[in-house]
Amino acid sequence: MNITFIGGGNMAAAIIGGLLQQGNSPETLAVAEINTDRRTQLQHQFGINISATVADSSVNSDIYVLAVKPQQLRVVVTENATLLHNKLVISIAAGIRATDLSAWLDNQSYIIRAMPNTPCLIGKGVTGLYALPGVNASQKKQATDILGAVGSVIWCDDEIQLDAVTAMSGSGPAYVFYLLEAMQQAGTELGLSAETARQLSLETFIGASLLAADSHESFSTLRTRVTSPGGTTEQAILSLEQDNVKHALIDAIKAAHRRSQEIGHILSQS
Ligand SMILES: NC(=O)C1=CN([C@@H]2O[C@H](COP(=O)(O)OP(=O)(O)OC[C@H]3O[C@@H](n4cnc5c(N)ncnc54)[C@H](O)[C@@H]3O)[C@@H](O)[C@H]2O)C=CC1
Ligand SMILES: O=C(O)[C@@H]1CCC=N1
Repeated sequence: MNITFIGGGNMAAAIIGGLLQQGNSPETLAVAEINTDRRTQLQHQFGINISATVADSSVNSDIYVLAVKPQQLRVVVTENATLLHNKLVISIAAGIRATDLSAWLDNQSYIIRAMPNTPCLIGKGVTGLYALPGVNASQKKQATDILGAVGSVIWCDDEIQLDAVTAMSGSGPAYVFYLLEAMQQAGTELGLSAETARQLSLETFIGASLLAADSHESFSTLRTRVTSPGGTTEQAILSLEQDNVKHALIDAIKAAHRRSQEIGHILSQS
């Protein structure tokens, strides 16, 4: 199966890296990338087929992965409508609805919307997937294989859920990095070196995440186990509760969710 990526930025490179690591042959992969410097980088990094446009590509693909910014997607799709006709089209763009993509492609039914995240770069991503009803089982398996090359995949029954996936796991790595920044800063303010504070923050996140993944208990039960009555954690949690941090985080994810819906709405009208 030949796969062409349209847009060769961060996310495309992460998925291509995973596919190559899984043993896909470089000849089966192609990228259409508008930026000359980026094309040179991709050529050096992967040795796959690179062209400026899809029309210039020497590879005849069965599957196209749309990996440009949401604002660029409609133009890219309509410019390439003939080439994309009756091919499996997988879009990773935030917000853009599969139904709109289908409409831009003359009501084509083979459309899958995917929402990966940046840990795909190290094979630890998670991707939410949604397929239009016309997508068949073997095409769904192809999408599972492509995104499964860089992490785990979760299929959604309803496209509306993709906005929640975007707000949670698509944008989610940024929330984790934000918390890591705060922990590291606290460490340095308490007299640790930046390097030690970085290591303590990181290893605490990794250790706690692996512990939670290994456990059947709720996150709050695991938290309670750290929180000795009259101890140190209790004071930290009290301070977090007083500052309404949990609600601030929930509000933040809801803001990302609203933006995902908004992008879909605005770009549907434009
Ligand atoms: N960065 C992230 O964490 C995530 C991003 N996404 C989605 O993935 C998509 C790509 O995001 P990134 O890789 O981060 O962006 P990026 O900016 O790194 O990559 C986009 C690439 O598309 C190229 N491009 C623009 N117009 C083009 C055209 N007409 N033909 C060919 N190439 C063209 C650009 O030169 C650029 O290299 C976006 O739609 C975003 O919503 C999805 C999940 C996570
Ligand atoms: O911020 C964004 O719009 C993209 C989608 C999810 C992560 N990054």
